[in-house]
Amino acid sequence: MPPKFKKAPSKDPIESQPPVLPPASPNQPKSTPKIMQQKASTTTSTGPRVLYWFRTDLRIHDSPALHHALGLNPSVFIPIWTWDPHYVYRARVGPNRWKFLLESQQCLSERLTELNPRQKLNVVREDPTSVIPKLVRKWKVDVLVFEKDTDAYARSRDEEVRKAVEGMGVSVYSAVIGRTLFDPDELVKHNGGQPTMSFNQTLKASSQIDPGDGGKKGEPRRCVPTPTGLPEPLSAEEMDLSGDSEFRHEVPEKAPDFNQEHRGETKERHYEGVAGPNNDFAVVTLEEMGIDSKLAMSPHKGGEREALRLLKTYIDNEEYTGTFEKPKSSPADFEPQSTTLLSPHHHFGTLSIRKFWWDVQEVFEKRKKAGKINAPPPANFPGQLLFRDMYFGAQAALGYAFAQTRGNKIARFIPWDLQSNHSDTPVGEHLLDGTYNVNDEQAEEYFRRWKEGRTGFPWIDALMRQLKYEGWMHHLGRHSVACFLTRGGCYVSWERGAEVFEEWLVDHETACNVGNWMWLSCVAFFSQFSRMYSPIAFGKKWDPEGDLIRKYVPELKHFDKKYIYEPHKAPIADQKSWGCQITGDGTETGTAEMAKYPKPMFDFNEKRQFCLEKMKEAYDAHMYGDDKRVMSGEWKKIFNYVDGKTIKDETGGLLSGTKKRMRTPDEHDHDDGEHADVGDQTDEEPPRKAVKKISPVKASKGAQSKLDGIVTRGKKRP
Ligand SMILES: Cc1cc2nc3c(=O)[nH]c(=O)nc-3n(C[C@H](O)[C@H](O)[C@H](O)COP(=O)(O)OP(=O)(O)OC[C@H]3O[C@@H](n4cnc5c(N)ncnc54)[C@H](O)[C@@H]3O)c2cc1C
Repeated sequence: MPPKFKKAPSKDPIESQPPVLPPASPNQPKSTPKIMQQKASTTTSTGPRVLYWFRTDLRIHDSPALHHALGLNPSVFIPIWTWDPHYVYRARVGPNRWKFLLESQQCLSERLTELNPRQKLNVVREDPTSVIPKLVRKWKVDVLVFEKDTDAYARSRDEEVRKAVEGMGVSVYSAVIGRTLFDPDELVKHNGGQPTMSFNQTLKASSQIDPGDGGKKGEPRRCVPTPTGLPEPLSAEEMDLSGDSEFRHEVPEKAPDFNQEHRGETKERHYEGVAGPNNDFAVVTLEEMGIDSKLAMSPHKGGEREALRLLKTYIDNEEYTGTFEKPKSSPADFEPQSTTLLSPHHHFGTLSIRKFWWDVQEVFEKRKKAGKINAPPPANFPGQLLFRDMYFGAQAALGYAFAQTRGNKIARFIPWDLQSNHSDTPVGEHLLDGTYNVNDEQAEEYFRRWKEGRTGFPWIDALMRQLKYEGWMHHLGRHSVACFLTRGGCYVSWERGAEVFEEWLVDHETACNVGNWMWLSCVAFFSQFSRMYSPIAFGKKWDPEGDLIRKYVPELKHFDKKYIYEPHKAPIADQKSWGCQITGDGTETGTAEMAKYPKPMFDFNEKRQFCLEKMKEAYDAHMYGDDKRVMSGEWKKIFNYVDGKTIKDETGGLLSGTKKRMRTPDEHDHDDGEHADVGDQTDEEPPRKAVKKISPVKASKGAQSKLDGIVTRGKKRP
C-alpha cells in the first residue's frame, strides 16, 4: 500500500493566488515566486509522491495542471506519457503527425532535464487504464495529476483511471483545463446545457464564466508561471519495472490497426517492454513503430521551443498581429504561409492557447495606446481562438455522437454517397466501425482521386498534395477542398473527408476537424449551401500566377498562367512544349520529358447543379442524425436510395423524377472567401422543425418545383 497522504486540496491553489501576468519571455518569468520556493525546498520536502501524466500539455510554460502538481511540494515527481494503443491503432495518424508528436515529447523531455538534470519524460508503453494503477502501486504514488480533457474517448479513459486509483487510496487532481480558453463543460453549462453552435453563443456563454483568478468574467484565465526547477525523480532502482515478477506488461491488441498502411513490413518494437526495448522509458521512435521515417516529410517541427519561437515572431510583428483578419489571408501563400501555423502546437499543447491570447491582447493594448486600430472579431486572432472553443463546447455536450452523423442531434441528415457503416460500440472516436459503404463506384473513384490529388482540377490537387506532404493547409484551402468533396462537387459524405484530414493533418483536433467539416458540408453550424467554392475562380482570385499549383503539381509548372487552372484547355502543341500531356485519370505519371496530368474528372457546373438539388431536397426533409428514420434505415426509401444505389436518371445525375436544367456558370453563387469565417456568425442554427413526413414521390415533386423556381440562391434557412 502507498503511504497515506492527505487528499489533494479540492480547491485549485491557483485560484487562491493573485492573477499572474504572463512572463515577457518564456525563459525569464517576471513573477514566479511560488515555483521558486518549491525548487528551494525540493531536497527536504516531505510532500507527496506525485505522478504527473502529460497528455495534451507537452510544455512547461503556462500549464495549470503542472502548476498544481508542483504546488503540492512533492518529495518525488514522476512525469510520464502513456503510449496509448487507442491512438497508436484506433485513431488515424499519418507519419507527419507522429513525427510532430515525437519531436514534441523529445523537446519536453529536454525541458524537464533543464529544470532538473535528473528528470526527463518517462514514456510508458501500455494502455493507461491498465498501466497507471500498476505504476501507482509499484512507485507508491500519493497523488495523480493530469489536465482535464473533454474529448469523448479521453473522458471515458480518465474516468476509468480515476476510479481505479482512487480505489487504491490515491488522490486524483484533474480539474483544470489548459487546452482551451474556457472549460468546454462550463461553456455548455452557460449555454443552457446545449452544444455551442455559433460564435455569438460561445461569446455569450463565455461572458458568464468567472476565470477565478481575479480577472473579469468572460476573460480567459491569466497564465501561470513557468517553473524554474523540478523536484527529484524516483531513484533508478525504484523506477525499474523489469525485475518485478508481479508487474505484468500487457501488450495491446493490435487489430483493427487503422494505420497499418504506414507500417510496411518492418517489425514493430514499440510495445517491447513497458519501458521500451532498452528499458529506459525513452521517447518512442518511428522505426520502433514500424514507420519509415522518410514518409514523414513535413517541414513543420514539433516542440515547445519551436512553438515559442514562432509565437515570438508574430508578437514582435505588431502590425501583423494587430491587423490580422483571417478571411483576408491568402490560401495560396507558402514559405511563408499567411497564417500562424500554430494549430499543431495548440493541438499538442506545446503552446498554451492562453499565452497566445494574452500576448495578442498585449499587442492590441499597445496599438490602442498608440492610436492604431486593431482588427475586429471574429476575423482577428482572439476570434479564431473563440471559434476553436465553440467546437470544443459542441463536442463536450455531445460526446461520441459529435464525430459522426448517426445519432448526432445537430447533424442534418443528407443522403451522401459513401456513408459510414456503424457499430454499437465505440471504435476510435466514433460509434462507427471504421468502414464505409461503397454504394456507388463512381463516387468511390471521385473520393480516391480527391484524396490522391488527381481530380484534374489543379487548385484542388495542389491543396490535397500540400496536405499529404506537409500535413497542413490554409483554412480557406480546407474550405475549398471540403466543399468540393461534399456539397460542391463530389457529393461524398463529409465523414470520408474528415477521416482523410484526421490521418494527414499535423494539427488534427477532433473537435475542430469534425466541427469544420460539418460547417463546410452544411451539416451543422452553417446552412448557406448555395455558397459554393469554384475550384477554378476561387484559386485564381488569390493566386492568378498559379504559384501554389506550380509548387505542388510540378507537372504543370511550365504552363502559361492562362491555362494553369484549366490545363485541359491548352492546345495540344502547347501541352507538349510545356512538358505535360493532359490525359488519363492521373494514375500514369508519364516520363521525365513528358509528364501526364488528368483532365477534370467531371463537369463542375453539372455536379454543382446536382449537389444543389440534393441539398435542397435533404434540407426540405428536416432530418437530423438522431431521427428514428435515420437510425432505422427508413431514410433510404424516402430518398430513393435503393439497395445501396442512389437512383439516377438517364442523364446520369439528378434524382429520379427531376429534370436537369443547366445554368450558366454566372448563375451560380460561389464564395470567394470574404465570408468564409464570418458568413454564418449571426446565422445561429434555427430550432429544429417538427419532423415532416415526406414520401419519395413528394420529395421528387418538391425538388422539381423548387428547381423551377431557382434564381440564384438556395434558401438561407430551411
Ligand atoms: C475542413 C476543415 C478541417 C479543419 N480541421 C482542423 C483540425 O483538425 N485542427 C485544427 O486545429 N483546425 C482545423 N481547422 C481549422 C483551421 O483551418 C485551422 O485551425 C487553421 O487553418 C490552422 O492554421 P493556423 O494555425 O495558421 O491558423 P491561424 O489563422 O493562425 O489561427 C490561429 C489559431 O486559431 C485556431 N483556429 C483558427 N481557425 C479555426 C477554426 N476555423 N476552427 C478551429 N480553430 C481555429 C487554431 O488553433 C489556429 O492555430 C479545420 C478547418 C476546416 C475548414
